[in-house]
Amino acid sequence: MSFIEVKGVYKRTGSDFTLLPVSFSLEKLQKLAIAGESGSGKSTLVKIIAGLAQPDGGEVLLEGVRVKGPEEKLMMVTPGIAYLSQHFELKENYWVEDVLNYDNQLTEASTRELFDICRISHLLRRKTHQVSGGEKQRIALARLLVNTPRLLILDEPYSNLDLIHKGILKEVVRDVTEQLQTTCMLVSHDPLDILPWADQVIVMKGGEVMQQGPPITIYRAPVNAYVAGIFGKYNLLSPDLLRALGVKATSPAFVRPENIQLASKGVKGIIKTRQFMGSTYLLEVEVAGQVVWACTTAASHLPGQPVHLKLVTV
Ligand SMILES: Nc1ncnc2c1ncn2[C@@H]1O[C@H](COP(=O)(O)OP(=O)(O)OP(=O)(O)O)[C@@H](O)[C@H]1O
Repeated sequence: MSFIEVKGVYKRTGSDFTLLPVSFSLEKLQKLAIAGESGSGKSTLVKIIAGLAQPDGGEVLLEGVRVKGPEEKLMMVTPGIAYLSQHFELKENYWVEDVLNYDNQLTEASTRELFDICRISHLLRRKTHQVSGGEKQRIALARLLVNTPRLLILDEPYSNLDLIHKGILKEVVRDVTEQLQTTCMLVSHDPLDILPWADQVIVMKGGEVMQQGPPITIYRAPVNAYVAGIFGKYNLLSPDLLRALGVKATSPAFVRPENIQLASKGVKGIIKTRQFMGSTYLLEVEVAGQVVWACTTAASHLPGQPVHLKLVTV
């Protein structure tokens, strides 16, 4: 028996969207990220898993026990599952400490540990309107965690945060998983949230699971251009170009820009554009009428210059 089993859940929401049957399982402490464009059905799926939306069919089991939908229970909450939405609410003008201690069953020591993990111990003596958006979100998260959920679902938690608060929340999420032993699911659009964090990734489009697998497979071997594009720039190289780059190929293949680098000899091209990306430059290179995205760390390569390309594994 897996920790979570999602068995063929589907749902029609509105007149023109249907979440098609989704099935997967997740082991305890495995980290699952759900990615996909806006409107692809990510929230619909995680709300069904959280017991906050009623599926039209299929079922979700948490440690073998079926998660009831809202039409089957009196309270919205599902024991053992916490869901933090990007639209979370924290009542205005309350002491943070009071919000957190309401219905808190934890010991004093565990409470202190939780507040430290959530980086909110310094905020307890403030009112809820005297904290920033990022701090509010960590308070809302701690509020959910006082109920010691076994599964935490974070629905686009990073979407409204600046890089500093995003970094803090990422550390909090890591510590919640490791120190509180909470299994976590994350909904996000951003490859930088997903790739370094997840053990498993599900990519959705139009209510359908496009691909499911470990981040490295999804990133390096996407099943189609949509999945490739969700995780950043990509090349779809023709068999001819692949062969010129030294790869035996009979069909086109997806290759990331960092796998194509400049060399002293190899396939010839002309740099069309150059973008500074921070740690590298992204080059748009025209090769026999095709656009190829390549990477370099050298600042000396400028548009208009001829270059040679080689394929590398990174
Ligand atoms: N309660 C609802 N009633 C009617 N339609 C809904 C409802 N909830 C979602 N939808 C529709 O279902 C589709 C999927 O929405 P969902 O929120 O699951 O997508 P998403 O991938 O999470 O999008 P986003 O990234 O923008 O949050 C959308 O077309 C949305 O308009």
